[in-house]
Amino acid sequence: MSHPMHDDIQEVLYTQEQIQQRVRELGAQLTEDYAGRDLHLVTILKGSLPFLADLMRAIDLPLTVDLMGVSSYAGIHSTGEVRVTMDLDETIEGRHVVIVEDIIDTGNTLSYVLRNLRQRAPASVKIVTFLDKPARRGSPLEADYVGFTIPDDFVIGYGLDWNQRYRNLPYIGILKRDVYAGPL
Ligand SMILES: O=P(O)(O)OC[C@H]1O[C@H](OP(=O)(O)OP(=O)(O)O)[C@H](O)[C@@H]1O
Ligand code: HPA
Repeated sequence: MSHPMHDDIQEVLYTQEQIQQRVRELGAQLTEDYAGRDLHLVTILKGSLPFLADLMRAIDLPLTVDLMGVSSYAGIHSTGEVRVTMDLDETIEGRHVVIVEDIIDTGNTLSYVLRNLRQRAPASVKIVTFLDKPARRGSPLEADYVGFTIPDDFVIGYGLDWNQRYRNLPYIGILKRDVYAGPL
């Protein structure tokens, strides 16, 4: 029997297996690059939670994790106004920070987060994003580690939402236009 949640998907972009494979590769790369350093993962809630959970277990190093709540989307639109809903628990001063993001789209969220974190004097800051959608970038912003580069479609699943829903889809899919555009 089909399920309404899956019926809202136009196309599956990455299956659960493809996601797991790519996350393992990213974890191996970070393990190599951060060997000998204390790695501190700063995760941007809420969309990045599944990615964090998988990525941290793919990194074979001692590491620490903190969470920062940041939100700026209403439906499929970036409001351009970035809201901090929860601050970090620990100081990042003098630490080697890797920001863990699910997607970079316009770049508004991460530009804000980078400015915010750099003021706290970390030893270094790098970015890992599972998805990169360069077509909509407002200002130049590049991640140091990218899972997949995707076309200009609104995607959901593996943490990514539309109006807080679909985060629990185990794959990444393109949301059908009529779900968010409504009846014409
Ligand atoms: O590059 P941008 O255009 O800023 O888009 C990327 C951001 O948008 C989403 O967050 P959202 O504001 O939807 O919050 P959420 O993670 O809680 O869903 C996503 O998780 C990224 O943080
Ligand atoms: O394509 C997207 N899907 C879900 N959330 C997002 N936030 C920015 N872009 C997206």
